[in-house]
Amino acid sequence: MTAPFPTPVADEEQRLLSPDELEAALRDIGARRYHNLHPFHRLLHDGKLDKDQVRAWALNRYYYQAMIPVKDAAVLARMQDAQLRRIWRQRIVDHDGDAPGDGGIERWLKLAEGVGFSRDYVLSTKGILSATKFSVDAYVHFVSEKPLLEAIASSLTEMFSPTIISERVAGMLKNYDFITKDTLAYFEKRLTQAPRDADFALDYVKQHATTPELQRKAMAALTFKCNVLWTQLDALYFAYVAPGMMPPDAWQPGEGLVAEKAAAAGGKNGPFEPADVPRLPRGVRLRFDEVRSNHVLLAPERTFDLDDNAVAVLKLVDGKRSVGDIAGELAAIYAADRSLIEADIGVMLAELAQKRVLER
Ligand SMILES: O=C(O)c1cc(C(=O)O)c2c(n1)C(=O)C(=O)c1cc(C(=O)O)[nH]c1-2
Repeated sequence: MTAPFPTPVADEEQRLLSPDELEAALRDIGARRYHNLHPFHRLLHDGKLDKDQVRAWALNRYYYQAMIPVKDAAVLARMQDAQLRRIWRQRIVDHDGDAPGDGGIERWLKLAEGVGFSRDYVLSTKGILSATKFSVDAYVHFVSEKPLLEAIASSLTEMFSPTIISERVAGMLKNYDFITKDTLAYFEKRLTQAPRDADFALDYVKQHATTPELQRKAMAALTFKCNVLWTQLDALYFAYVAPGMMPPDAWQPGEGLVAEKAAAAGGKNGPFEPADVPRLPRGVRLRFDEVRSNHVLLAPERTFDLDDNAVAVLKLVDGKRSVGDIAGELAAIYAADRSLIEADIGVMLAELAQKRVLER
């Protein structure tokens, strides 16, 4: 039978913790729940994501960056002590800068531009996952609605951020050829700003959480904030790693990027060249679908319908034949001009590559 009443809280949990014990309990929450433990971060730092997945991270995280000063303005608005406001307002300056072109948001935009985005696309927030927005907005609402102690305690995830930032910067520089030190300049400043902010917030919480209930609320606020960070990565993982279910309005690889033409000249995103050798990525297969009575490309959790031309080409994609070889075979079968076929299938294969069901 289900117990009719909640289990009484053990005496131990109602005991007032010493400031050091409270700090240890807060650190323990981070050790178990901070987003350095999330599989998406492991993949990001270990170089296991492709460029589009890194782009999805940079784009979505922009929303967090853009809303942090809004969050801090909401915290500031609750402070009745001028000295406290004077300290807290530095956080807004850090993110907004003192002039256009300065500050953390600007540096994050540089990061997003560094991985290929157009600034206007990022600023529009159009392709950002709804789940990212819901999580970040929940953080802003939390600090607007809860007592000041809890609002401040929710920022304490920053106690743990210097470690993850060092790991991220080292890992990304080592593992991705498209990431430079300049691209990651955002994080350099955070290495000094975050400990300064976290030290202040931790002292505040240790001083003001003076009852067992307030201490529990401070811990709950930190747990909530860990979840704000965690759910953002869940959403990224679900949309862009596995099962790869991108919501209808979310950013699709290829969207919002600049210099696609310049990149095409470099051969990375543009039409396949005759010498390129197309191949199906791991996990993607060409299959005949009985129900549709046509061939489809089967990717993990996704199916792509194909027209007859695409099927004819993909039947010849074996990771050995080049685009030129494939065009040559098709030109012979259909008695058509080989160079025209090369151009056509170069574009078609590039479109499939953008959907990540083909590689070169
Ligand atoms: O890169 C990260 O993993 C990371 C984590 C956190 C965090 O723990 O909340 C912040 C930041 N970065 C960050 O750059 C930042 O400006 C920031 C502000 C806050 C906050 O709660 O007020 N957290 C974080």
